[in-house]
Amino acid sequence: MSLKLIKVENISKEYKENVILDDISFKINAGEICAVIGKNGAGKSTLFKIMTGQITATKGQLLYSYSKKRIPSIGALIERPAFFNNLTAFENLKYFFLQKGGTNTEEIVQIIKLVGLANNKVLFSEFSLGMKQRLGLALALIFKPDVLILDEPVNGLDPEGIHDIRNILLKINRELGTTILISSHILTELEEISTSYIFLNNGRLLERISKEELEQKMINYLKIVVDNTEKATKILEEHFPELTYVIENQNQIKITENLDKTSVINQTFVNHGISVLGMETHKSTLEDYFFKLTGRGEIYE
Ligand SMILES: Nc1ncnc2c1ncn2[C@@H]1O[C@H](COP(=O)(O)OP(=O)(O)OP(=O)(O)O)[C@@H](O)[C@H]1O
Repeated sequence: MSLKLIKVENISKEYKENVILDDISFKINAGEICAVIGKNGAGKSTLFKIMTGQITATKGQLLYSYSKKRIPSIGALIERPAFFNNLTAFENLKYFFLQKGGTNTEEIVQIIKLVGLANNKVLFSEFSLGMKQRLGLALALIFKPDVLILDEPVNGLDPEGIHDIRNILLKINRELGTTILISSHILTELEEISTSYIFLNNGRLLERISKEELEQKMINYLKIVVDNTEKATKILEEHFPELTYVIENQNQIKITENLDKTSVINQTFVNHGISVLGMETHKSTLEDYFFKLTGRGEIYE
């Protein structure tokens, strides 16, 4: 069973009369890469700032559990860190590492290699945006945290920069077991790496869902092409009475609900001597799903 690492319990945040986060609760397992998705102003950064202790919640509590011996360490990239213009990547990291109590500078070498800035003699003032983001990520990773919280780490990067950050995140998740919470408006990018999703809207949690559950929900319909529609529909009614279907044309059946049964339907048809000539699932995108969840369903239908 997966280890529950983070428990956010009934967190609310208010600024004066404004409710920014409203009774948010969810759990994160160790090793997850969880995407936090929401429109501008949904409350993503506020949630991350509470989780990293930068601000306090008005109500609710946050529990981090690891083992009885220690609580998990957290690294974060929430706002752009201020680096020294006249220092290289290594020199900048070394400064912050020593300042935060680090001693073995060999650890910096490992991290700087990981983000692809090793042996780089360029001063920070000459860095591209991609290099700056990679250095920011290196700073978040410098003490090899158990949990990494990243607020829009690929914002403004070109496709190559996005690709680089994605590979670094997958690598640290795989090799170091780092649990990652990440927000971004590039939903296709989040789809590439996430194992779970949290959808926020106007400070409320709309849904917390695993990648597998989401993939099932993103399948809109299943089309089955058979040699004998009449016989096939009889079998559907007999074996799958809960299914809703329509006959699309002479030999095509469209199923729009209970779409997790693709392989068992196929097998049942074959067992009853029906030739399945084709099966096609139609899948919506994460963006379609997000629009539907936040009330722009016409695009999803
Ligand atoms: N210190 C503050 N005082 C008052 N209101 C604030 C403060 N910080 C954030 N807010 C408000 O809280 C709301 C949520 O902001 P937040 O930055 O958490 O959203 P977000 O989902 O990260 O948005 P974006 O995608 O634009 O980064 C916004 O309406 C913002 O104006």
